[in-house]
Amino acid sequence: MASFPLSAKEEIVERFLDAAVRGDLPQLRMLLTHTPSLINQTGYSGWTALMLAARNGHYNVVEALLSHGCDKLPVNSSSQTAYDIAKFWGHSHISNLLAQTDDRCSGVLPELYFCRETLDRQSDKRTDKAWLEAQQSDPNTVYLLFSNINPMVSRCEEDKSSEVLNKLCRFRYDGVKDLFQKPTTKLIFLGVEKMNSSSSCSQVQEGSWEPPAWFAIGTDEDATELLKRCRGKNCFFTTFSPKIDLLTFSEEEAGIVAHARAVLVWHNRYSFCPICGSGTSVEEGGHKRRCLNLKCRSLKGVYNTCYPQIDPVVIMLVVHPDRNQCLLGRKKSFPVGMFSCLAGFIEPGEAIEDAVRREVEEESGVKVGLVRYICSQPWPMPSNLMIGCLAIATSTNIKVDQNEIEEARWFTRQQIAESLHRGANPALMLPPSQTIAHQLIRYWICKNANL
Ligand SMILES: NC(=O)C1=CN([C@@H]2O[C@H](COP(=O)(O)OP(=O)(O)OC[C@H]3O[C@@H](n4cnc5c(N)ncnc54)[C@H](OP(=O)(O)O)[C@@H]3O)[C@@H](O)[C@H]2O)C=CC1
Ligand SMILES: [Mg+2]
Ligand SMILES: [Mg+2]
Ligand SMILES: [Mg+2]
Ligand SMILES: [Zn+2]
Repeated sequence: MASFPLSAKEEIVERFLDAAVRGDLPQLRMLLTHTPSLINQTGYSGWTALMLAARNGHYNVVEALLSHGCDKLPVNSSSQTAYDIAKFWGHSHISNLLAQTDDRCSGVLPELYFCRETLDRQSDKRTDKAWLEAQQSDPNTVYLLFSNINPMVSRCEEDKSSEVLNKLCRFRYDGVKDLFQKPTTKLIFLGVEKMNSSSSCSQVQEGSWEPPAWFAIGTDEDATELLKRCRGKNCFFTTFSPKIDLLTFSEEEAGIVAHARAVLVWHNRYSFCPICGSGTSVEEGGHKRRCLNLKCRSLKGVYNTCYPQIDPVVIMLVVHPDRNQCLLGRKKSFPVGMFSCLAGFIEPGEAIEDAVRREVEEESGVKVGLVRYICSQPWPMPSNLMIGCLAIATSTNIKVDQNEIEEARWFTRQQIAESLHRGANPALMLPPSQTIAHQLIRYWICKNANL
């Protein structure tokens, strides 16, 4: 067979992978310093440097690659991760390292979508009426507009390849002040900007920099009228397809949307006092509703009806007793071929672990023993807190509750790894990376269920 000369790029990738095979740490470090993008490059049969170092028992190379943020998830053409390879070849010190490194730093568990706290909430300022009023008319204050609970956005035109499609429309006081006259308008204080590199340096040094405050405005004004405020810009309101629209913001804006939308949903649903039915006044920067009936019980003691409601939901990846398969289910409403983690609302008086066991048994008939909390995600559709767990099954027979899900199945690690790594696959489509369901599945593949 004729051999063709390697391109400059192929040559450097080959040198890098060869250094991983030989355990030549100085050479590997030198190449990485000059070309950091080498870190996850693949060579023959999809092998990465991490896999090659794991195969050959080079602990220090594996350690160095992980400290440079190397991705542990990729699988080679035999659907093996670096962890599988280390385990197969008996390098238990390396497989332990691959399973044990800190989840967040090693990229196994990234910051979840909707979780970034872009603004400093400054909750103590919610009761400072004078301060809030001063912020409202401040020319630097930022306002976001919601038609009921749907944010006004503009399409990102700059970068067509980016997943970020929507950008929140930002207004100044003059552009929205007329809306404050309407009694149905809700004004939510979201917080103030955190100091970052774009904050004016000279003002920060002088100590005169006042971080701009951000507010969300929820209004029932006609949407077409509201859009006229953007004067010809390509703006629109996200529709009632929140699962699509709300997953296309930047990480920074997604966290703001999660906060604002959940509070506005609560205002929309709790206009009157749930205890006595009287009218309520909105207080504390939109984070409290106080009953106007002075005799109402909600004014004494602890009353959660006065504060925004959050619904805790358990979401779990159930792992087969053989540790090599996991249980996924599909609702009728899912796109063809899509399977996800089982999930369910926590019931009153129920612990997280018991809710996991109950929901899994109700929906799939599978019994669960050990439950381990992994991570959580606010899910503003409308105002859930998703509590993500891994759970070990103690039985394997599936009997689906057709009212809740259409089908549940055990999938092998290989099937899952292929779907995660190679993308959409008609046989098994996993939920998008913004969801906690996706991240729990990814976590299991990387950690190999070392609970
Ligand atoms: N971020 C993610 O990765 C994922 C998020 N989710 C979210 O998790 C949530 C719960 O999952 P799901 O499987 O539907 O939950 P469940 O399995 O608990 O089933 C939901 C049904 O239970 C009833 N129900 C019981 N208690 C409540 C309650 N407190 N609030 C609302 N309904 C209740 C409702 O029945 P009825 O309608 O008959 O009244 C509802 O349709 C959903 O909002 C879903 O969007 C789910 C999977 C992935
Ligand atoms: Mg259920
Ligand atoms: Mg469910
Ligand atoms: Mg339920
Ligand atoms: Zn009341």
